[in-house]
Amino acid sequence: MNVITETEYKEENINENTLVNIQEEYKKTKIQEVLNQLDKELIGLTPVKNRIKEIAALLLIDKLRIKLNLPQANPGLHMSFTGSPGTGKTTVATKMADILYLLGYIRKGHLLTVTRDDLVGQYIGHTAPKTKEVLKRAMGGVLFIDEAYYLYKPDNERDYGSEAIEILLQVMENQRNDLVVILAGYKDKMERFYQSNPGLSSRITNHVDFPDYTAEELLEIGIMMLEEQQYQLTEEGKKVLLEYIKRRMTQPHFANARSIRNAIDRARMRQANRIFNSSNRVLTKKDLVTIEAEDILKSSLFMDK
Ligand SMILES: Nc1ncnc2c1ncn2[C@@H]1O[C@H](COP(=O)(O)OP(=O)(O)OP(=O)(O)O)[C@@H](O)[C@H]1O
Repeated sequence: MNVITETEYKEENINENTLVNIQEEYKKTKIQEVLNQLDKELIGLTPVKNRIKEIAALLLIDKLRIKLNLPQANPGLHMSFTGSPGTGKTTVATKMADILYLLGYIRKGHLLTVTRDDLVGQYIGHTAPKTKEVLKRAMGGVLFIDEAYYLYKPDNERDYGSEAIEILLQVMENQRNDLVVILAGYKDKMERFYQSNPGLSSRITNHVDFPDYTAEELLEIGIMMLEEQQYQLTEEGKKVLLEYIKRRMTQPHFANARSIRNAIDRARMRQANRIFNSSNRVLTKKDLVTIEAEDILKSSLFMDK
């Protein structure tokens, strides 16, 4: 039995007893580091993290199969990320781009995020050049199309979005070795979009659904965001932030973790203001890093009570 090493994948050396050291191959790719980062940087999202691990495992095995000259299904790598705004789709897409790059599926590994306005022109003749320019920039990486369903406007016969979809389809089919497309947006809207565009749907191999966060997960996310910026929330502050989150979740334009990031930014501003206005004394480091309950309670969400 011969164990195939890094360099010796010559056809004559391969027989059915050939061993591939999967651990070694895995280590070489450094994928584990990306998966660890994903685990560390993102609170919750267990089903998403598991899906990404599964996809990574499948892609690794496919690469090994190629090395052993085994037929490979080559299902294509285009993906669909569904979920509400602020549930981590863009963040996970960046990690997916890293994984695809480390495995050698894409040359450059960058992520280009676009929406309808980047692809579709307002006048006749403007859409094709716009879409092609974006595709050119995305080549060798991942093209992330946020709220992809806005590309398709069934009520408007003369909408240029369908022109962009046609070009996209061709590239997704013909240049799939050089570009991975991730279509993202709300789950129900994406499903309707796929029903109206079966050509696109059939080219998507992996669907990943991002659940909304619970209030407790959002609190954890908020605390982590503060810690990343060397701030600390008092125990009373944590209670108030949880209450803030519960109220914010019922408000219009709630965007999961993004709304929390915005709330944290405003709390930091109020903290700075509080310190500034009260200061004719010497400040300690603790003063500078502590966010108090009142920095959150001054939000307009608490004003009516
Ligand atoms: N699970 C999480 N843990 C920590 N931070 C998170 C988590 N999910 C999202 N975030 C943070 O929330 C912000 C929004 O996330 P992201 O942009 O990835 O969401 P999205 O689903 O792509 O939203 P949209 O589609 O509206 O752009 C980012 O700052 C990200 O770091």
